[in-house]
Amino acid sequence: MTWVAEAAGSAYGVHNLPYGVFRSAGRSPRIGVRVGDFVLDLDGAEAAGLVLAGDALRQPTLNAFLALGRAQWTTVRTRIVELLTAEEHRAAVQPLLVPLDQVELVLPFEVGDYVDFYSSEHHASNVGQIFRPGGQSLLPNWRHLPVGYHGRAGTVVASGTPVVRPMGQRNTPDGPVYGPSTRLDIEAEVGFVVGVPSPLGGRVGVDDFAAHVFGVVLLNDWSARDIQAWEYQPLGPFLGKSFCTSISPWVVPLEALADAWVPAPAQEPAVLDYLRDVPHLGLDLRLTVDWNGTRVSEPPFAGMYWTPAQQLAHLTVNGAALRTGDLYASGTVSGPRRDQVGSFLELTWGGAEKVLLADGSTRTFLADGDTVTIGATAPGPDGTTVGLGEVVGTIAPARPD
Ligand SMILES: O=C(O)/C=C/C(=O)CC(=O)CC(=O)O
Ligand SMILES: [Ca+2]
Ligand SMILES: [Mg+2]
Repeated sequence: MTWVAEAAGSAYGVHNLPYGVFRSAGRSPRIGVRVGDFVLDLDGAEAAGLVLAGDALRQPTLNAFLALGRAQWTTVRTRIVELLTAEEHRAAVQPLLVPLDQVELVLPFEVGDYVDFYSSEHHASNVGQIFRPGGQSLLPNWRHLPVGYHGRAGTVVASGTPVVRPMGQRNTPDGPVYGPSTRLDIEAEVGFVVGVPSPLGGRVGVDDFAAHVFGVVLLNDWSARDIQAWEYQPLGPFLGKSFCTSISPWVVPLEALADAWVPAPAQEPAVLDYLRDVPHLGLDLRLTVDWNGTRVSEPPFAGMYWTPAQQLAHLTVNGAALRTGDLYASGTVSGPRRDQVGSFLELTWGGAEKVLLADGSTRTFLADGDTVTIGATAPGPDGTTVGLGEVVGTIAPARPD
């Protein structure tokens, strides 16, 4: 039991301990770990010799710590639990706790390469029907490999960063026009953060997932559907998605999700050998999507067809190297029901059905000034809950020429 007031019984108790980077009192960014409604200053803790990680915790990003690997991640976590639970450490550690409402949370790691998958069967078939009516809702490759694309790492931003409505080209009955996107959307996703790199020419097998992946964030893959629909064939998403991707500030370590693994959906037809993960497990993460404070959806991550281990194995099967800070996203998380979808494209069925918000206004796609909050929880040990925090973004008006 932790001695930190209010942390016991919270979704951010010592069973969670997500890592982030924060600024407070005018100081430069420092690494911290969340406990209850406090941030434990790990820069200060390592400076004081309370936790030792070869100065990896004394950096402005998590990257050096991410590169240390599973054995050291576990050593540091065990030590932090000890510091927060043993009464003897209280006097030394208490001054390093900063109230959460006094900090600004920044991007927790420098993003290496960013990949986005397309692993929800419900999302893929909904989008197929909306974008390609009359065609096959799932393309023939979909059950054989986790479809994905490389996104733009440099535009991955911290939660809370304003999302400027993109300008771009869309098609109309009178031909293409240039202007602000009129169909701005979200995609509720889960991002996996790579810690340990792999060499060019190497492959990371399905069994090596936990040796390379440190933890998870929530991710909003903002998408301009009008730009996307016009530009995407035959090479896939480009400017309709590269303008901004937001991630949650707290990287939840895999250790905190040990009780959240559940059998993933059976795969038929059987996958090729390099994709066969035994056991075949997904994560029971329960997402929420709030549009200007109205809960519009609760996407269930447990139903994702492709698992994170399969995605990583596929991502590297051609010999592509991994770097510390690489981020790969699950793809939009949509369940079978309309109140479980991870995009407004699906929620409004291509803009055909309006959504009623609590203030009495209606929407199809995002209006300027709208705020979207994606949150999630997972089952923790002994009936506890693990909080994954939130990824938030508010739409700022386009900046026309
Ligand atoms: O099917 C398409 O043409 C497009 C699909 C997407 O927009 C989805 C994408 O970004 C991947 C995902 O989030 O699932
Ligand atoms: Ca996406
Ligand atoms: Mg994006």
